[in-house]
Amino acid sequence: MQIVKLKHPHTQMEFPETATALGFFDGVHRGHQEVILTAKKKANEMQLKSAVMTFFPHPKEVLRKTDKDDVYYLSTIKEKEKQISELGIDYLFIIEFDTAFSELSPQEFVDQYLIGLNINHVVAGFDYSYGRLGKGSMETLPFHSREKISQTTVDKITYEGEKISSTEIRHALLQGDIDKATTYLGRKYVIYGEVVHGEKRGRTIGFPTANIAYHEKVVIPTTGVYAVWLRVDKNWHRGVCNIGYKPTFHDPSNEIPTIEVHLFDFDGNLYDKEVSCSFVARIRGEKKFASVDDLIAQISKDKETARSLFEQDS
Ligand SMILES: Cc1cc2nc3c(=O)[nH]c(=O)nc-3n(C[C@H](O)[C@H](O)[C@H](O)COP(=O)(O)O)c2cc1C
Ligand SMILES: Nc1ncnc2c1ncn2[C@@H]1O[C@H](COP(=O)(O)OP(=O)(O)O)[C@@H](O)[C@H]1O
Repeated sequence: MQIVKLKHPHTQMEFPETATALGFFDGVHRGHQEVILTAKKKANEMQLKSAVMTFFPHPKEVLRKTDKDDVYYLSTIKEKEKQISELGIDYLFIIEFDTAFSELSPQEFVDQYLIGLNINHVVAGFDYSYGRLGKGSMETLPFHSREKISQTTVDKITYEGEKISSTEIRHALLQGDIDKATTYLGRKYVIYGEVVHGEKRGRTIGFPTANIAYHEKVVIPTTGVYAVWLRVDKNWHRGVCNIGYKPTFHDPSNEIPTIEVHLFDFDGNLYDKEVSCSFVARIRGEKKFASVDDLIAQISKDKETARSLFEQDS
């Protein structure tokens, strides 16, 4: 997949004709996969190259007015690139979403970014919008493109009557509903990061934990204990993960939560490694224990619970 990063105003470049999926695609969930794979199918039928056009950062992040509008992502741009590439797409256009770009009229967007990049067919979800204040839609596209661009609109993808959306997945993770997040994503939720040094207490209580430094703008599942797979050097290991503030040892604080994973059947050094932590199930909430021995006993139980959860997980 060729990645093309464009900043407004972009200089004209030559591209082959494409069938292009348009969207923000945070998390590349099941609804997004449907849109992207429809573009791939259309490209095959029409003998075009397949492409995805996405935007970064999130429009809400650029147009935000207060800290309350902070945007947390299901995937960083690097992960999104990988997730889209795995769907077998030829080109990924990443448009830098800044104020200048946000002020383009729907007509200017279509002229400069759709016709301008040689897009022959557009695929988007039923509620896709483009141009200043999102005034352009799939209904107005034939008008703005002077019917030069054909289009496929993908209907709402639902699960048990609810629209699959990045917002619902964010809520599910913040409520610890891993099953729902997994179903809506069509894969397990993964957090990427580097193993960093913690307080070095884990090894003294018999449960060394790899502390993961994660991207500050990604969605972190609610605090608690989880069964997880950790990918280290291309191998996946089973483990138990704690997300939280370790109340047994610390007073409540406003710090960001730590994510730490104790691996079954592993003995070695993980510091500085790039790892992926893939969430299987939530086991319980984080608690303040009266003694370290009580915490140790509980972690042993958590390991047993996790083992039985892995038996149901392929
Ligand atoms: C499976 C698991 C469950 C945990 N549950 C709790 C908990 O409920 N309460 C708590 O205070 N700490 C909990 N912890 C965090 C431990 O307190 C922490 O791993 C230990 O203090 C070591 O921290 P360190 O890696 O920074 O040295 C848990 C850790 C693991 C691996
Ligand atoms: N089974 C294991 N699971 C997780 N980390 C392990 C394991 N065995 C060894 N380690 C190593 O031990 C480190 C964690 O030990 P710990 O005492 O908890 O230190 P820290 O507080 O720095 O995380 C990990 O970063 C890793 O390098």
